[in-house]
Amino acid sequence: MPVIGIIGGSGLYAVDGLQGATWQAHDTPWGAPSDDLLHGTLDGVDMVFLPRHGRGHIHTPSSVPYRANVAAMKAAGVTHLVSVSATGSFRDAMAPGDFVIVDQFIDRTHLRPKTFFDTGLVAHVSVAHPTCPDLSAACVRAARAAGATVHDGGTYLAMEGPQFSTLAESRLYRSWGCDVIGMTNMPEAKLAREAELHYASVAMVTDYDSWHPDHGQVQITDILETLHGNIGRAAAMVAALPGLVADGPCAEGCDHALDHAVMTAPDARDPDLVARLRTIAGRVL
Ligand SMILES: CSC[C@H]1O[C@H](OP(=O)(O)O)[C@H](O)[C@@H]1O
Ligand SMILES: Nc1ncnc2[nH]cnc12
Repeated sequence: MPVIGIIGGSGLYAVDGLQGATWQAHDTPWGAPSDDLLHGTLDGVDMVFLPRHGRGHIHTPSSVPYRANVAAMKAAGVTHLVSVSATGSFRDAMAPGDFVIVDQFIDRTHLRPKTFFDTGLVAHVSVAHPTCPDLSAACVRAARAAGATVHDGGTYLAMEGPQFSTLAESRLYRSWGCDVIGMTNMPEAKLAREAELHYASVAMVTDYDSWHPDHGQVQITDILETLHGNIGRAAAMVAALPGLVADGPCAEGCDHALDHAVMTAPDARDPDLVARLRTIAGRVL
């Protein structure tokens, strides 16, 4: 059976309807996650929810403990991790209120640890295709079932923030072919791949960033208004996932991402680091 993890972004701080729901504290070798994890079941499938910024929105995009969040999900038995995020749009056709199931990223973040590995245990995983195609397809179906307008595929520009982009940056990212912009899906997606989790990203469009001649610059009040309008559809999408997520291997091989990835010779490995990485990489160590 799959275990579905949901990382809820801005505006999504809990999921309703989980049976036996309990908030439980977790700790990891990378510290505590953003908040306790909400454990429960939906339609007989185990689910674990984590508010990315913490309840009450405590963490900035740069201070979110991405490694602890992914490690806590992995330790909780999560196999399939779905990110839900607020994003700006670079496309007329991707309008506020729409959902984009992201399949590519450009990572412009620079203040965040990006790997579980370190001196004494080096590994290089591929992120050429950073999201799980099977889990993404399930998200497309779930979001459509929830009544959302869904775009299947899109490139997410991950910026450091917390300020929004300048007009010149917004135009540049648009010229690069990016579709949406946010501050949090990196390094989360890279870490999920290292942890051999199936990862999908559901981007809820909240604004047109600052490039659009017919729309003013992005304002948090407009974002919150769109988010509030979207929360019901996000919740309905989450509720539809248990019937659509299949267990087992996927077309991308997410659950075997560490095959052939570790470079460090067995006798040169740092034993403390090997012990810290047991939950993440124990399968290949
Ligand atoms: C509320 S607008 C800016 C904020 O919202 C997004 O967060 P998340 O990806 O967790 O939904 C964006 O990345 C910024 O962190
Ligand atoms: N325009 C934008 N830029 C970065 N993150 C966002 N989150 C929501 N809208 C955003």
